[in-house]
Amino acid sequence: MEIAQTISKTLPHPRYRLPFAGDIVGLDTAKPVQKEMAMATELGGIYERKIFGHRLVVVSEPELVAEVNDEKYWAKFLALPHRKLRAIGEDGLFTAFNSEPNWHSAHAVLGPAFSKGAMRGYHEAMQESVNELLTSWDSGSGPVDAYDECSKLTFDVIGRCALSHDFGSFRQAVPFADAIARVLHYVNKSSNDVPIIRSVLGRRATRQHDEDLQFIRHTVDSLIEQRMAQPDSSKTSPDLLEHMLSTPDPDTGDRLALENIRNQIITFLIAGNETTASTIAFALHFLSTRPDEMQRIRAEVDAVAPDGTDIEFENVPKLRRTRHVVDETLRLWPAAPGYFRKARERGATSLGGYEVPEGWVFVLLPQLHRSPEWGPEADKFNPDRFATGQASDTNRRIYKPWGTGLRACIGRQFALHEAVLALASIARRYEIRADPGYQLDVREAVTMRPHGVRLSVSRRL
Ligand code: HEM
Repeated sequence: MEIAQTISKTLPHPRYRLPFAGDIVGLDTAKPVQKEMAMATELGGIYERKIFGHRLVVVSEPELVAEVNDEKYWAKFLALPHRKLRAIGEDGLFTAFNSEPNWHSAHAVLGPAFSKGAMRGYHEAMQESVNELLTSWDSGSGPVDAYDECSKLTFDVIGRCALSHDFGSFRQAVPFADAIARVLHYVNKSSNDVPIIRSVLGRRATRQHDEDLQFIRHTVDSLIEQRMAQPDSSKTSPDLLEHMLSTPDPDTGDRLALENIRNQIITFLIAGNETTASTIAFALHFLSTRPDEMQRIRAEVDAVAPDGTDIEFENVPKLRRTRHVVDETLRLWPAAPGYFRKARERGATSLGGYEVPEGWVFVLLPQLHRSPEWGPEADKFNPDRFATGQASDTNRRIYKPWGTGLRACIGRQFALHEAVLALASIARRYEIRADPGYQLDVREAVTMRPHGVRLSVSRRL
């Protein structure tokens, strides 16, 4: 690590800092990430924000992000939002501590189940869920809400691929999905760094949260018990549950504990559902305003799967333009808007010539993804960036929607396969029109998502 020659003690911070409350003036609790983006534009690629003594150092300058991504000196940090999520995901991969032995075992066991090749085993289940979305849109009348529909799709996909369970989100209300959405909402509200906002949730919401958590755990435990009582040997490709039950840790030879398997399944539902749903919904928003892009996607899917036939597993990687649309969507609106890194050495550290007193920072992805290295029109949707060399090796360091290092997203190939398959299938089947005059409204919870994207869909095939 390069030690800065001169260390300035004072990190840039917002104007109008108050003696006790800190940088509370102009705080936006509804859209905090978008507020950070505005602050980063004003204050630069590293700055601090302090509220009631809670300090957050925000980094988005490419050189500094590259420095904190260096696994030799920095590692993932479980900050307040993660620790709140840990109440749900416990020692599941996403919320496990770096030093936790269960992380190492689960990472080793699950790595192969999330490899690119392993997607062959989930393709049919993904296709089945996409077909249910198409059938539901065929029989519907009036516009569809992009995020709600994508969320049903991604929930069903995880149900099928992780548990071989059909939640049937397009046919019925799913109390289990509602419980997951509620616990995430609760965690999001309670991990706010303004103590007053944290404490307004009240006892009723806390009681509901506890009941929801119990219900979620009980449901997943029952599905695991059923599987153990009746192993599914008829399937040629195992689902994620089967994989975890039958695969020993290659280093120790031990199987994952049942409680840990439950936590992994809940983690997939937390980490893999909203993120993928938001990404597909953002992409649909962009496509609905860009008939030229829609046409290019149709042309490529028609070439690999003529006459409206199902898209085969082997053909998904050939859908290059669709993939570039997904990549560019994740550049502009990375569903997980950032990640936390902490210096491996305890205590204060230095970064960019500043002292970082607590030794940890937040990487603000949508700002990194708009850094000047992306060119003068970094705010514009342009999938060509990924078709030309612009997103090649040099730019890998300014494109991090999947996080970084050892703790980067294990579900990346899964999400990409699902998103490309869904978008290509939808683009081929429908003319899609956005509401005239709609302006993108990005809402923030645990993830970033497009709000109010109402699409008129009419069949073209
Ligand atoms: C577009 C969709 C997705 C995006 C943008 C995304 C993004 C991310 C990011 C940024 C991280 C790193 C977080 C950190 O460092 O704190 C992460 C980790 C993780 N993601 Fe994803 N993710 C997506 C889909 C999925 C899916 C589909 C799954 C599983 C089915 C999944 C499972 C996980 C898990 C288990 C981790 C923790 C990995 C570890 O620490 O070992 N994600 N994801």
